[in-house]
Amino acid sequence: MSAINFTLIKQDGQARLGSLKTPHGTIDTPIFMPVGTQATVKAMTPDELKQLGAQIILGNTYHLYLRPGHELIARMGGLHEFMGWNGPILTDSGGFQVFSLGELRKITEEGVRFQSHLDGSYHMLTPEKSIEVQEALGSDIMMCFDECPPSPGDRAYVSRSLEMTTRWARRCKDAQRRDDQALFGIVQGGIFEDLRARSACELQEISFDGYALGGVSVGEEKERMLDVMNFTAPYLPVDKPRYVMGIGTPEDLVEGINAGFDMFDCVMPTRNARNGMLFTSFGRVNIKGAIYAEDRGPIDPECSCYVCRNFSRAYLRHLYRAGEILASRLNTWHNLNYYLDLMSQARKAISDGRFADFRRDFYAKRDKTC
Ligand SMILES: CNc1nc2cc3c(=O)[nH]c(N)nc3c(CCN)c2[nH]1
Ligand SMILES: [Zn+2]
Repeated sequence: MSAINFTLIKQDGQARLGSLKTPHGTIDTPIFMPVGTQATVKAMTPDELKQLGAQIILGNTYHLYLRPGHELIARMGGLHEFMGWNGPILTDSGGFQVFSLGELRKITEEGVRFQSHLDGSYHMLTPEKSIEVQEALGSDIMMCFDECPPSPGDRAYVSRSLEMTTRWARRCKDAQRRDDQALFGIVQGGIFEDLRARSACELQEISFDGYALGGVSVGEEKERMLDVMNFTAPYLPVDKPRYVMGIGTPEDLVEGINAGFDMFDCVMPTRNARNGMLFTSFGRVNIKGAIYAEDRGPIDPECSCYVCRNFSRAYLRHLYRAGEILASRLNTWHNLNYYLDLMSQARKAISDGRFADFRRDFYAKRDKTC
């Protein structure tokens, strides 16, 4: 009996419209998951996330294990109660973050020994430890502890790495103690279709509640990433959720849906917002630009969000240049609204059987200054 239940409602080409029932609520797919690494989606309150239509957010095992500690969060009632978010939460397993943040890592069959990027203290993350932390956090969906091989990894290394990721996935499933959390396997295999197929097949032999595509958006060429998404999806079960990790730009999301994926997460809308890079229906707006100094218009004339209805580009440029906290908040609000609204439009298009038109119109509008 799984803690989640995925229903495939409709398919339009490879694009899928689905519904994912979790212990903390039901998610419409395709879905974008705002990243809340340290128990907060930066600059947004949980209530604002709900107003924006966020249905599920992402937390990070690596960060929360290091600070404030998973036992403290468990004593505070778990991650949902600790951060005041009562919707679904997916937690990443820490493997990727150890490599992108930890220092002096040493990887062995047992797990990964690393130094904390916070204070240099030594730690060991193993499949069992990752599951222990994610169970203490109480997320609705846990991710298996995996190795995301360096890109572009050589074939021999990537092959050995995926075999260890499969052995770690088996250990993660054996380490599960709670029955109210789902566990997703993570497909690795680099840019090699046969290795991706092997990884997908090995994980399905163990059987998971959903399957993620890992090892992409790690510096490879865009074309390579699109290829990997398109040739891996057919090896994944039709009746389980499919999640591409760390994706991506609005274009990547449209291509990921077109390839048959259901779930996406990326720091881009939130991180870029704090750097003044705003997403719009016609492309990107760098709000720092002098051309916006006296621009009375909204970020995006096609956007109906609170920010576009109430503030000018001139004002947002001023806030950013003045280093005001409100700059991060308003820019994040707009960017998240853009990503979440894009997903909502995509779901409607699939439901109406016109995803191909949606995808064509999406590109037709891009790169038009406004
Ligand atoms: C930004 N690009 C990116 N690629 C990823 C690959 C993995 C990956 O291969 N494994 C895991 N566990 N996480 C990944 C993440 C973090 C997702 N929040 C990635 N992010
Ligand atoms: Zn807006």
